[in-house]
Amino acid sequence: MPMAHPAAPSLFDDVPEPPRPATVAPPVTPAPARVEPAQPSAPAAPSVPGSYSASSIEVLEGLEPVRKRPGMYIGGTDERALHHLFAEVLDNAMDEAVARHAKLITVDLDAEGRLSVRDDGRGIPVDPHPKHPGKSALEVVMTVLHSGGKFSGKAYETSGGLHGVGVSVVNALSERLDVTVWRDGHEWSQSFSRGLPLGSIAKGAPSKKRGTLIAFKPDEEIFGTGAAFKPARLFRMARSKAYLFRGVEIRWTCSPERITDATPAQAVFHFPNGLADALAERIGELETVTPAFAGRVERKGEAGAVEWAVTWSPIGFGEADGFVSSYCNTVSTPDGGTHEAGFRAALVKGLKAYGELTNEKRAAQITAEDVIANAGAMISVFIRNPEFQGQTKDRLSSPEAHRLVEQLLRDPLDHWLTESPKQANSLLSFVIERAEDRLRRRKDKEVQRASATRKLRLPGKLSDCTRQGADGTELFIVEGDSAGGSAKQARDRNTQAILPLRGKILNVASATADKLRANAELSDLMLALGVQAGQKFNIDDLRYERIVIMTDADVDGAHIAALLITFFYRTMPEVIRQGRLFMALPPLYRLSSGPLSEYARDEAHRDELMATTFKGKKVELGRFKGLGEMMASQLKETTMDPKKRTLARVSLPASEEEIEDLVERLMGKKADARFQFIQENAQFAVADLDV
Ligand SMILES: Nc1ncnc2c1ncn2[C@@H]1O[C@H](COP(=O)(O)OP(=O)(O)OP(=O)(O)O)[C@@H](O)[C@H]1O
Ligand SMILES: [Mg+2]
Ligand SMILES: [Mg+2]
Repeated sequence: MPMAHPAAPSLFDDVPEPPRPATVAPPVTPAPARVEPAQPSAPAAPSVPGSYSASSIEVLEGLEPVRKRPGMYIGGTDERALHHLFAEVLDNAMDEAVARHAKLITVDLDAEGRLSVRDDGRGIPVDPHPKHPGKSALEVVMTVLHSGGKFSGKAYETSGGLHGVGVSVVNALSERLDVTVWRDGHEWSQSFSRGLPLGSIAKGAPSKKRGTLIAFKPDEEIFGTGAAFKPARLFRMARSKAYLFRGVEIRWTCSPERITDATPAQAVFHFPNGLADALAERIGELETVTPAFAGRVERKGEAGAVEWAVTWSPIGFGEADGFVSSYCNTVSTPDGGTHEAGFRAALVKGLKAYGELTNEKRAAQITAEDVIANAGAMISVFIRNPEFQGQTKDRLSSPEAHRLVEQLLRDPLDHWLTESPKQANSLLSFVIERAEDRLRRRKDKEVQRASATRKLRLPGKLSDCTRQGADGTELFIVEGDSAGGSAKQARDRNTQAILPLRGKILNVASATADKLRANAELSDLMLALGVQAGQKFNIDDLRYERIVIMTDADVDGAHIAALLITFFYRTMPEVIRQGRLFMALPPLYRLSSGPLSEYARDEAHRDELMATTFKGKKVELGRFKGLGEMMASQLKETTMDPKKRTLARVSLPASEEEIEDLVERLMGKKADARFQFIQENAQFAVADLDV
């Protein structure tokens, strides 16, 4: 923790200390060892600088530990920690309100960044404290850790305060803090700086008022130069407090000079419908599955109450699918805890019971997660002696809260569900859908895991798509590495995978099975496809929905395409039969005239365009020598983008003889004959467009 004056800790000592040697610790030592004169009875420990002995063990007095280690009390020295100071002071005022002693709390941030919180409660006691002679209770509360009126439950029934630490910590970390108390017929005041009283308590003019005013400015030595309260954050904190107790009105004012955003300079918070109002405000216009389920129940005969408001949104709540805001004794618990757990348990049990009642068997599979995932929920409990984790109270750990919430919610929930079957049923089916989603996702995950192990064996040169599962995916088998590079840039990563094949692949028609297996290009192709050849071939293993052969529109390209088609026909004809093998149809020509430009698949198409679109114009004609020559954007636009391209589906002729003829032609020794087939086939297939 950065402290600007490491040499000033003794400022906070409660008890006067014997004077210390001034020269012991050089100011640069981070934790100066305090060396007291050796006691006659103690063994004389030599205190060589840097040695570790009894003299190294310090005992921090009074509020000194707070300044030395603020993290322990307010969770750090950042902006969140800074605003926690406000929470502490506001919590105390709120405790007075919840105990029905205060009705009005005012919060003000002035131009100098000084924050004031005032309530009209009983006022911090000002009479001399029996155990601290010469000090008022007020001074004790402000300067002694673990002093307070909330330990026994006599002065407060259910309070957010419980450690007796909060306001003394605020005092320790404030450059200046002024307390004014109105009680016992007078005004009283005392001021402090960095936790030390600047004088003793002063009795002021007679007054009939009641209450406490705490005005303070956080210490820049602790929070850093320029650290200041953010009006927007204070505003939100004050407003959310008011939602938590209907019996309080909180008035907010802020010096306009401090405001840099849309935060109002003045506002009054009073919410007679409590959390129901808060939830309504939070969800705004959002469409919900049911009207909010909200209410408040008090425990009979004992202190303890639960208030809640919850609804469900099919599209989530803004940035999150769901949210749960929870509070205990008006203290916000962002990390949840036992009250939240009880709330979930109540909801899931209630819904399951309702499912049983209405004979909806699928309700048995719902979990708390399904119920809460798309819920917007607020839950506030009031209990005696709450247990929190740490002074910032981010998480509630009282086991009692779990039971209390679960018990008190049971009847109202049953009522709410049975009273309006229509909304109960829509909620139940909504939650069942979540459960089924979850189960499906789990299954998908298992499949994914299985394919992930297979993925380890994918060929290195495959640029796979990111989508899991075959649905909607395509493998482009591309001729050559340079075309592969353009294709990689032109693809939709999500659904399109690219596998470049180097050079000529083996002529499969004449190769033996062993030779096939040994061919690196083909075995890479098999790995990428995820299938095995021959008997073990299973179409369900195919990792892509479509396989697209993309070669140059020239003789070599045609040859490679022919070899690939033969390969598929020989090793996995099912792929062709099911219509999952395609040929890309990259253009051969680009025609342009001024801003006008078009691509032509072949000569005929080119001539057609010359006679129509470009008729009478001076045309610039370009011929693509290969895919690698096209810019990625051109390749995308003309050949790969599913919205714009044309693919030719490879299909088998109907009869045996024709198939034989096809293979014969594909394997034919004359390249020209093969090329002709491809062109014919391509043209034929255009009728079988797959756009
Ligand atoms: N606004 C107030 N009105 C009346 N009494 C107050 C007020 N603020 C503080 N006190 C008294 O001062 C005591 C100490 O307050 P402090 O915030 O240090 O501890 P706490 O509220 O008891 O516990 P926690 O450390 O959890 O906040 C309280 O217990 C209460 O008796
Ligand atoms: Mg407190
Ligand atoms: Mg205290």
